[in-house]
Amino acid sequence: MLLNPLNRRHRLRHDIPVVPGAFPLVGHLPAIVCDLPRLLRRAESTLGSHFWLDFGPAGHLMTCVDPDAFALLRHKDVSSALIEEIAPELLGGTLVAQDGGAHRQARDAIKAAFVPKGLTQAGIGDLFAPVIWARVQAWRDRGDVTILRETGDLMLKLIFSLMGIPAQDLPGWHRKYRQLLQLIVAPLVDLPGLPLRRGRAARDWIDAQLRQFVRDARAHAARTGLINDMVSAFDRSDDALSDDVLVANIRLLLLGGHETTASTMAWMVIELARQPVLWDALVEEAQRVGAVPTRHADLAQCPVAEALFRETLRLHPAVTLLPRRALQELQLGQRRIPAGTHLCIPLLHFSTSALLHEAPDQFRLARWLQRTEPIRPVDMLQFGTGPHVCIGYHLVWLEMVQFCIALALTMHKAGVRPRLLSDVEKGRRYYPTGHPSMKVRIGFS
Ligand code: HEM
Repeated sequence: MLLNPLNRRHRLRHDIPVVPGAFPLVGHLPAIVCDLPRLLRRAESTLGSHFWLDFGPAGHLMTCVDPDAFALLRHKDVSSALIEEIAPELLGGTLVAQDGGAHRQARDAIKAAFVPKGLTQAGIGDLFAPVIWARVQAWRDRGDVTILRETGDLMLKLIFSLMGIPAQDLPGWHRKYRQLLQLIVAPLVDLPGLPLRRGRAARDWIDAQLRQFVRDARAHAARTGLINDMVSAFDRSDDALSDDVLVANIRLLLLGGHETTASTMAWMVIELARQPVLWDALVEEAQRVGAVPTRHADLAQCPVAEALFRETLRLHPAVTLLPRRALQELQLGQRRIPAGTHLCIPLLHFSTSALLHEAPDQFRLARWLQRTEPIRPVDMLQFGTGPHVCIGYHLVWLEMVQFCIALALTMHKAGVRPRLLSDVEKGRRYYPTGHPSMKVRIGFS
């Protein structure tokens, strides 16, 4: 594991152990980025359920692997403002980093478009289906693809069409977003060619484009698309929100709707390629339904595709950690946590915890197909919970099922199936988002 062998000293902060092995400046980030599951397991087995991790420029976060920590996301004395301090350039002024009334005001301007009714009324399923068909047919014709690059471009195209933005230079946007994400882990050294400088330039480029989209939306108010709805909702609200806030939240939606979903979709294809029984079950379902569903009400006809989406995300959560700050002293498991403590809630750990799942490391569609009770917050913890629970959950569900069915119908008709052409363990990442290596290739033969 990428830990500093010279740092073995046992240290305590507020009576809670600090994980040894931090490097100067970057702390435990190399191990967090490349080997988070092992780092968390090792820390739990040697130090117990509460320990400090050093996030380099973002400082120390008290990490708790006791499943009780998940409830902190609903706790009234826990704040999201720490997110803005960790990534001011990327997430400053966005709703994900706000609490209380300010958060509600911004969320209310957006959320209606993302619930099943809003998605159906706006015809999002009909908008997405042809884009997804075209992409999987291109994969069939090409015979093999670099999967994360492809799903990244596809997701960007979908989110752009949802927002009502003309889709130009998608690979360029994809590149800018990857550079932007680096702002979360970039050391605070602002020199040409280094991640901080590149990330800031990417953010300025993205914001300039978004400002233009907002101006266009105001000039052509009759157009449809989420940006138009957001601009009208923001302009209508009593406490008018500034364009900076609007642009920051559009940037958040594009980012939230792109990186995470691209990673989940890529993992889904990887799992289908390495487990032929999954592919066979999906093909059988796709042939039975015969067409890509376009409305939420139709998703119930695709339980295998839904189970694939849920189980892929359980084993490969795209958002692995959530930062928070304790506003008051809190009880967490067996410990009192002082007010002001910076907290890390390790979604990834709970997602594969034996306390919450039977045989947690096994990919089992049956855990979803055979369940009789409704989905609980803990079953979709990869989307968070509480006031900040992911706005995009229903959208992701729709697009993942559409994608699975389109892929299975297209490839089966051509007499081919996905095959893994690379080592997937090499180069996978866990932070700032979890994703497979950019180099993983999938063949269709
Ligand atoms: C597999 C895909 C996705 C995953 C795993 C995911 C995960 C999450 C998580 C864990 C949070 C909670 C953050 C927190 O509590 O601090 C969140 C929030 C959010 N997500 Fe997603 N997300 C996904 C897709 C999307 C999509 C498609 C969109 C929109 C197009 C989106 C938009 C948002 C927004 C706006 C928030 C902030 C909500 C708030 O603060 O009230 N996400 N997401």
